[in-house]
Amino acid sequence: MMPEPELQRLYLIGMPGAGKTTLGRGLAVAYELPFLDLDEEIVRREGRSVADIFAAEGEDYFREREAAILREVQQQPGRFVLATGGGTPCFHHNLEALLADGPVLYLDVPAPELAARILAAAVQRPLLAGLPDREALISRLDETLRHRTRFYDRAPLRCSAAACTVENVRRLLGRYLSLA
Ligand SMILES: Nc1ncnc2c1ncn2[C@@H]1O[C@H](COP(=O)(O)OP(=O)(O)OP(=O)(O)O)[C@@H](O)[C@H]1O
Ligand SMILES: O=C(O)C1=C[C@@H](O)[C@@H](O)[C@H](O)C1
Ligand SMILES: [Mg+2]
Repeated sequence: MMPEPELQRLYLIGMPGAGKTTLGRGLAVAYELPFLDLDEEIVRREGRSVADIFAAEGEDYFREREAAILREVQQQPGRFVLATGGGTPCFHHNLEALLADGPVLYLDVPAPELAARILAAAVQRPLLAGLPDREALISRLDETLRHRTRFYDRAPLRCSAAACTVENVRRLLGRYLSLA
């Protein structure tokens, strides 16, 4: 049997709370690759939090910086696992830039499960701020998912909620890379 081609770059996409950072870190350990998180890259270069960028400059500015920093990261040499921001694939042709550079994995998690995780984690999220209760959060997530599905669905690899484990994704990627 031919050896499986080595994974060079892996991109994780999905809604806020889908588990991109958690799974991305696990996969990076398993493949012995550096782990990068696009939101963290933006925060580092801007010297302020995502919430502060949204509050001070608005979403359009954030999306421009996100697209530019994604391309800067991609121009660096080397292998990595990158967790994108929740909206990354939906703006400025970022999805095409991701698809052209490595396998893209979509973490498909339904809105009620996203809401449960988001409420448990209590992280500040500008696009989900100010929602009165769990039901309002679920409907906002559902609505966002409906808009984003046409982007997320173009990922060649997908895992669903509880099945998004390092072991499952390694199997999926193994098959994908050996067919590439
Ligand atoms: N497979 C899983 N099952 C249950 N909970 C999970 C799973 N993966 C991650 N979580 C939890 O859900 C929350 C969100 O996970 P994580 O931060 O990895 O998501 P994310 O997609 O990176 O979200 P963000 O939009 O904040 O970047 C965390 O509290 C994490 O512990
Ligand atoms: O879903 C989104 O649009 C976002 C998700 C986060 O990862 C951040 O990139 C930002 O809060 C926007
Ligand atoms: Mg994350």
